[in-house]
Amino acid sequence: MNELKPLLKDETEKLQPIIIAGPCSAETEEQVMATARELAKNGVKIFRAGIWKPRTKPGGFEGIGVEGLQWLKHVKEETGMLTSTEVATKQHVEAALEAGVDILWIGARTSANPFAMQEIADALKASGVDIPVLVKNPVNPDLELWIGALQRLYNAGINRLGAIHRGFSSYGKHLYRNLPQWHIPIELRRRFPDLPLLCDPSHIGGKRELVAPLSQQALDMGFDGLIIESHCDPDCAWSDKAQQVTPDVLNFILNTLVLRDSTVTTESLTLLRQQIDELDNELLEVLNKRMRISREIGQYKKEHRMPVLQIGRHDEIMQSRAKLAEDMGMSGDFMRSVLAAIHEESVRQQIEIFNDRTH
Ligand SMILES: C=C(O[C@@H]1C=C(C(=O)O)C=C[C@H]1O)C(=O)O
Repeated sequence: MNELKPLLKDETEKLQPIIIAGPCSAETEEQVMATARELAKNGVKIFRAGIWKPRTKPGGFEGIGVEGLQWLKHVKEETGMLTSTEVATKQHVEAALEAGVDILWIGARTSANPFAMQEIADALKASGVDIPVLVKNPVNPDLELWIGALQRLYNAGINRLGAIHRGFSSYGKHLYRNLPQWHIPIELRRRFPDLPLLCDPSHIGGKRELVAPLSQQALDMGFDGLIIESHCDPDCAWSDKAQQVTPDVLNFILNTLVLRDSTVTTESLTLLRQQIDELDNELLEVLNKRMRISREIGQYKKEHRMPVLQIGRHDEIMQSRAKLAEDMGMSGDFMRSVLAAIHEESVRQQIEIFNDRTH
């Protein structure tokens, strides 16, 4: 994917960040038009609405189907906004292109399925159109699968591509509906710096209150845009009501976001970065000292036929350090993951001592 073209051709490209907004699902022509009019009035240039909805369980609203495509046409004619929708099959692609939809996106359940991705890529190639396609991350945290989905489209001649980070499914209840696992989109950015990266705070958060902080976090990390669910009457939405905001609330959120300028020079950061370099060296020294002690402990355990793993000690360390970290204003989870990594290496080094016949 080394010859990507700009995602959008017209002047909307200059509007940084790229904002795509609209309801989770197109429900009725009235709901679509009412939402679109308000969004357009507030300056939104790209409208989204789901026409076909892949639902986790049967029985929910599965989308209005092709009928809704005419409403998108109407949105475009009346407001001048570009329109976008999700496609998951060859038939969806054909119907959306036929109706003049401007931007397509691939959902998280579809990007996780290479057969579906290939079918969509083939349908796009056969159509010969030059349309921007955004690919949401697969539901599972698999960067290679995400890249694979993008590559299938690129190989089919689609070079106006973008990626959407919508978080990753996990078992159990969490603050987020889908865990952000920011390191995954950040790694995608590192591997493909020219690939536009959008964030979908509605699906990550799953709650209205999380849309603003997640949007800001995404911009702070250099994302190029946001795709946000907005509905004229969110409490009555037929799908995802908890995470949709009214166009006015969306407007408020967008106006309070602090935009980051990635073109500013980093000279003033040099001194601060030197300090970070020094601190990282100190961290390495301290870690190395800790490992030396751990190897001594390993030697003792070997001589006294004790097992390497000492769960009680490990738990005590985790708890006390996580508490200390929290007292210092760091996240306890962060400290626990650092300690888990240190512990793994410490155990590995002790096992090395156990297996070393020369000691
Ligand atoms: C260092 C030890 O061995 C292991 C490694 C630990 C660590 O690195 O903190 C803690 C407990 C053990 O599972 C120990 O027993 O103290």
